[in-house]
Amino acid sequence: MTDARIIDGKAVAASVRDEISSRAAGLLDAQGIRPGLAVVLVGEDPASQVYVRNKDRTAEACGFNSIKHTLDAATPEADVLALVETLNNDPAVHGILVQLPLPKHIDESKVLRLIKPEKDVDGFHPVNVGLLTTGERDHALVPCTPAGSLVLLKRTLGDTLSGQNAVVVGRSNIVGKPMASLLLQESCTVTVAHSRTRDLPDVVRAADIVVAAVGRPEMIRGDWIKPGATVIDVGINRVPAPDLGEGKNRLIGDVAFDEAVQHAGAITPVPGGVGPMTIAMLMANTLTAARRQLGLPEETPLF
Ligand SMILES: NC(=O)C1=CN([C@@H]2O[C@H](COP(=O)(O)OP(=O)(O)OC[C@H]3O[C@@H](n4cnc5c(N)ncnc54)[C@H](OP(=O)(O)O)[C@@H]3O)[C@@H](O)[C@H]2O)C=CC1
Ligand SMILES: Nc1nc(=O)c2c([nH]1)NC[C@@H]1CN(c3ccc(C(=O)N[C@@H](CCC(=O)O)C(=O)O)cc3)C=[N+]21
Repeated sequence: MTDARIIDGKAVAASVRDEISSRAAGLLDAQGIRPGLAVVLVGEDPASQVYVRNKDRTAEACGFNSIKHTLDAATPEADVLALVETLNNDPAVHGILVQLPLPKHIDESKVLRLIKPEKDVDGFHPVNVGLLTTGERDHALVPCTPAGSLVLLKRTLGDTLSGQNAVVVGRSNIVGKPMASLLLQESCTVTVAHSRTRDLPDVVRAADIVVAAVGRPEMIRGDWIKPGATVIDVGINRVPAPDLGEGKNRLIGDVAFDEAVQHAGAITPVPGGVGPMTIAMLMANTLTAARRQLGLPEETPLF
């Protein structure tokens, strides 16, 4: 079989960012307002610092105001809640993202529930989760990683998702569950697999579409992939790469890429697949949030 088509997440993300930049320029012209994104980082997890810097840079590049709040790892929960409340009440802030995971002494769901749903650009608030699962996606803010994954699927497969067997491996609130909701809404036949799933290889073998969000490097093997299937690898795993030099790391996905590429019809790489899309969709959500807060009409959805 010929090798799979490689889905270029970097290129699609660049086109989404261009579209959002031009829409933001339009908003600035018409209303004199820039979308405002506030990112809250508690603690000094190096991977989180990289993502947060990336979000900050991309927001600036799209013509947004970006405000970064970096708090000490030992910050009391009450102080984090107070910051969220301040951002909720700041009319220049249209989107709030609290980087996860939070330190253990902070109740994650308490923080997420406090974010105003209309500023919840991660789409993690129960109001947005509810809108997504009841099929009112167009009134919700949809989690960025699943939204970005769906954009890649639609750009790859066109309007042919209906009726396809989709298997989502992973059931987190951030990726697996919202991904399953989106695919169900697209009329896929959706299976959600997790650590208690029996015969996972056979479950995956039935899939026309595989979304891997497990957090286990290269767990999904090539011979699990149905010939011609589309594979979206959400996993971001930092593993030691002594071949690059002492103490060096590299990023790899949850799918054994070199094997899967020989079976799949199309596959996302890591890096350069879903990751850049996540950040692009965060910009899209922030612009959507800003327009809604200003009472402006919805623009054409990106997916
Ligand atoms: N590209 C991007 O933008 C993003 C990438 N990620 C990456 O995606 C991956 C998943 O993230 P996230 O959803 O937050 O992770 P979580 O750890 O929250 O969830 C992992 C899921 O995988 C399941 N799982 C674990 N081991 C197995 C196994 N052996 N077989 C089958 N299922 C298993 C777990 O099952 P159970 O529920 O039973 O424990 C769980 O549902 C990570 O690599 C993360 O870094 C995450 C967010 C954004
Ligand atoms: N509240 C919250 N929202 C999130 O969306 C969120 C979060 N917390 N916590 C952590 C995860 C992870 N995540 C990524 C974003 C971008 C890349 C990304 O840009 N990846 C690049 C590579 C980046 C690199 O080189 O490190 C790529 O895959 O090509 C990866 C992962 C968002 N997350």
